[in-house]
Amino acid sequence: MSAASNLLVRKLEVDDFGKGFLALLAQLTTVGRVNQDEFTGRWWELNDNPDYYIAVAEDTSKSQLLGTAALIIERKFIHSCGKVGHIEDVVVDEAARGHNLGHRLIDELVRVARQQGCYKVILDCAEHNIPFYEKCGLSRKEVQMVKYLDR
Ligand SMILES: CC(=O)SCCNC(=O)CCNC(=O)[C@H](O)C(C)(C)COP(=O)(O)OP(=O)(O)OC[C@H]1O[C@@H](n2cnc3c(N)ncnc32)[C@H](O)[C@@H]1OP(=O)(O)O
Repeated sequence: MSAASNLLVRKLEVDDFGKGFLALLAQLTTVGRVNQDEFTGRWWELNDNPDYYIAVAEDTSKSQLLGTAALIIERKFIHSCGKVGHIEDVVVDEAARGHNLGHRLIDELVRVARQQGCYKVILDCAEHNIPFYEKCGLSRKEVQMVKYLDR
């Protein structure tokens, strides 16, 4: 697949349920069962929250999403009540990888984080994705730790 000529990078819209948003996320991790009403409810929660911005890349000639990445803004007391942008859930459709879409999505999140007054953006990733994020201008720092919580 070549790079889509009609590519639009924009904010997630409520009708993106029908444009393959969840199928895209399923290429990243387990999505589980999410019906249209559940998607719509969550979309309204996030859309009303200025600390969430989900970017998508759409091939407008096919009304099909080819990539997504999320920015969550953390409001802190330190750094003079500063804000930190957390980048999460970055994925490009397998058939569309290698055409700079991932880079464009990260650039869009960095633009929004800067506009919202964040003093840095951070993320956790696998070792094999380090070169990609370095190409996007990020650099390696510290380690990730996790504790899974049984429900
Ligand atoms: C915070 C998180 O969500 S981490 C999870 C990241 N997501 C995944 O692992 C899901 C599966 N992988 C993917 O969806 C994609 O491979 C992504 C998102 C990692 C990269 O998206 P792509 O659109 O293929 O990357 P893109 O084409 O924008 O690459 C930008 C640059 O990084 C380089 N690059 C991309 N992936 C890699 C890699 N694995 N190793 C080395 N270089 C890489 C590209 O060659 C390109 O370099 P160039 O500017 O010199 O040409």
